[in-house]
Amino acid sequence: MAFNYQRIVIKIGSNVITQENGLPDLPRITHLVDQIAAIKKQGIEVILVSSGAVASGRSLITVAEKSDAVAARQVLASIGQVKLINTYSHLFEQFQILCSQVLVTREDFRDRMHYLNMKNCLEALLQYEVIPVVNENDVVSVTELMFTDNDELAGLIASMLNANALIILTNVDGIYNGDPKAAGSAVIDEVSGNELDFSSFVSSGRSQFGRGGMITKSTMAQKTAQLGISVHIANGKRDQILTDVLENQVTHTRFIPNKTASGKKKWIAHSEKSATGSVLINAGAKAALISNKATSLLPVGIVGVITDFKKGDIIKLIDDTDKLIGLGIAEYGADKARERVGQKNQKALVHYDYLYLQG
Ligand SMILES: Nc1ncnc2c1ncn2[C@@H]1O[C@H](COP(=O)(O)OP(=O)(O)O)[C@@H](O)[C@H]1O
Ligand SMILES: N[C@@H](CCC(=O)OP(=O)(O)O)C(=O)O
Repeated sequence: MAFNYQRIVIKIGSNVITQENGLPDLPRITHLVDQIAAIKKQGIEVILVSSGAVASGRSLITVAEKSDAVAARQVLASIGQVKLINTYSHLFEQFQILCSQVLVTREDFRDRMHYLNMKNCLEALLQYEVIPVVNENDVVSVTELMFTDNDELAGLIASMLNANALIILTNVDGIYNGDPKAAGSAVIDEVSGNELDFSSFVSSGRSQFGRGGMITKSTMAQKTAQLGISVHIANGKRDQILTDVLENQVTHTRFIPNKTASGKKKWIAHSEKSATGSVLINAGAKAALISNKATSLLPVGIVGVITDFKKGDIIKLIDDTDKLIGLGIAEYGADKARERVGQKNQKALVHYDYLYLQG
């Protein structure tokens, strides 16, 4: 393998597994499952984020989508998800692989208990060699509760599980530097950093059954790569696409992961909503942190733990006026932090490299 990944999240867009007439494309799903099984057999952990519930529902029932679009989507997804997961379950079974269904909402990433429950469950499923098949819970995710699309969901799952890579399969070869159908347009092979403004060449148009479009994919990919996760956007309609992407043998767009601490800091800056715990810091710690010196948050500057967290979680640093001073990744959990509150010569709770201070 050209890329030496241990854990990958694969996102399959609705269009990849849906024929033009709206019916599920069973041969395509079968071919993708064959590849995922082969990847898994090599010892790589795979989490699948699959769209397609609504499209599958359309193949089973006709609903009046115009009169109540929300109810129609709920009905289609509720019916279609059963068919989708049954198809995956049956296909993975041929390889003696178990898959599981994980349906989530945006709220699950905001609520600390939900977030931790979901993370723990996914980690446990991976330990049991199961392939989690994740989709948005379209029955309860309505209007403002919805993810922008499943690309956003896949990015959040990849970050939560600290995956090495996220592979997004769509119905074009990658991100083009213009209209994908225009003669002069070409696929952008690599994107590094987060300076590129996609809105100048990516149109807001979506494919027939897609939701977010390429702009949300690009922005999410950039953010995810800043966390140190490689993001590949490739054409899921092409045969052998997953194996070819992993061998780096096919034209597609790759977002180069940012491995530097500053990249991590930028990502932390966007993560206030994912912050699970919080600690109260004293005036001395606040002064030290906002000084120009590179300072980590030490237990001596912590007054108390406000809300619990685990090692690796993003936590909020709050001052005595309830102001958010910064965000950072906890080096250890809330229990240890409590034991060390106010103590000198203890390991930093948040290392400077993983600390983002509010401007
Ligand atoms: N510059 C661009 N490069 C690639 N695709 C683009 C670009 N601008 C717009 N698109 C559109 O984005 C679509 C893919 O996004 P989307 O419809 O959300 O797919 P999916 O269902 O896979 O999530 C493509 O089919 C294409 O029509
Ligand atoms: N949860 C929806 C998918 C919505 C969605 O984001 O679709 P897509 O843009 O194809 O990834 C479904 O399963 O139909």
